[in-house]
Amino acid sequence: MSVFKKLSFRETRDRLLSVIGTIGTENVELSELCGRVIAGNITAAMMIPHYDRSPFDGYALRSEDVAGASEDNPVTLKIIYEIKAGDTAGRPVKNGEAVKILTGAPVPDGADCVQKYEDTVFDEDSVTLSAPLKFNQNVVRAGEDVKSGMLLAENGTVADAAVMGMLASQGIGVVPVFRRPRVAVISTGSELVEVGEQLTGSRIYNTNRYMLEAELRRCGCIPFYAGLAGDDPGVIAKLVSESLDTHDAVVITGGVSAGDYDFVPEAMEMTGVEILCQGVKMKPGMASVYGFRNGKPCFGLSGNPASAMTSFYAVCRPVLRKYAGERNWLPEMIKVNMTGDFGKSAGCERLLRGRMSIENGVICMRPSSEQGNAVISSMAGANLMVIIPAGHGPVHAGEIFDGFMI
Ligand SMILES: Nc1nc2c(c(=O)[nH]1)N[C@H]1C(S)=C(S)[C@@H](COP(=O)(O)OP(=O)(O)OC[C@H]3O[C@@H](n4cnc5c(N)ncnc54)[C@H](O)[C@@H]3O)O[C@H]1N2
Ligand code: MOO
Repeated sequence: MSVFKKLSFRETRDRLLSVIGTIGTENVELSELCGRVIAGNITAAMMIPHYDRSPFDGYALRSEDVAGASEDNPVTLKIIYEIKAGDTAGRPVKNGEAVKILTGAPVPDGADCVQKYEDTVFDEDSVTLSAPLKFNQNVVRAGEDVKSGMLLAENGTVADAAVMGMLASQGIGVVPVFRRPRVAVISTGSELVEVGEQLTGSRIYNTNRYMLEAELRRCGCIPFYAGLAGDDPGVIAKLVSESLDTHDAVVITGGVSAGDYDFVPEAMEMTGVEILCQGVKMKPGMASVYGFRNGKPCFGLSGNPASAMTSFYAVCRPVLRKYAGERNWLPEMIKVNMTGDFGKSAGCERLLRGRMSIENGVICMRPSSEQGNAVISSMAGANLMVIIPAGHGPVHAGEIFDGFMI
């Protein structure tokens, strides 16, 4: 009999979040940065662009020279040289002069505007304009994109293409990131058979291992399968202990409930894991146990695959995200309109899984009736969890609940 008062999944999650620290850091090459969590704030050392730049192929000139230009009064300027992207400007442009300029080239001193070549009449030596230009017209000013000192990537940001582009434009080739948590996955239960082995009697294949490994990868962790531990508390404890020694976190499935062979909480305690929560007021995922050893989280999830995955999304994933250095570890909550019924009521919160659809601009979900704690088929394609409050009766189409993407 557990001495722990069952908490809601939010309370459980928040209790673990209040304890979890942040993993160490390492440096990666910029080309390896996508999806990694940036460690520390990275600011711009230089402006982008770092010089006034022409956005067109055309002519750079002084706007005062063409202030009175018109069809009846065209102004002709002498071309003094040509400048293309990557070149250094020659001498400053004086009155009556222009520089032939190509897209991306620096606007030479003296010139303060650019005219596209198709809006001019030109030959090798001169260019004629029949309309005025404003000061700074068609000039991309230095710092228009990025100012010096600007925050390019905040601590805890998951790097995407834009972050990588901004760092590349600053010439930053090596980037500090948080290490990816190395997470050991342990399956318990003497009924389990590994995929590839012969199934006999009522034994079943180990499915949780693969589902957890997939979701661990999706949230930035590196999964390591530590093996099957049967139902012997000593064997489970040994594997948990070795895994905690050599990894950053451990996820165990099975053996957390009230049965004669449910030894995981006991095994966790035997290894020195301090248990913080046992049992959660949610369905599925009620059977679960959470603790820490030396700052490393140890998650004991149900053997039932859908229960284990629900606990993973609701409790473990935010904790692992914070551990992995992410700035936003909680899922964003959204309002979800139910487009179908779900017949069961629940004494505690129930998390229904399903696929999001957008109907007339509204986020919707049609719950599958197969929401059992061992039903994996209704998880296929599911990208949303909807939270039905404790005490709510059967769900009817048209009701709106909080939900989060998984
Ligand atoms: N007397 C009670 N019995 C049960 C309770 C309860 O409160 N009192 N809770 C039920 C609920 S709810 C759940 S969920 C399960 C949780 O059980 P355990 O976490 O102890 O898990 P097991 O008994 O080991 O396994 C449950 C189920 O899942 C299958 N399993 C286990 N591991 C895997 C795996 N790696 N891949 C696929 N399937 C797996 C296992 O064979 C069992 O069928 O307890 C209820 N009972
Ligand atoms: O409580 Mo079990 O852990 O609901 O499916």
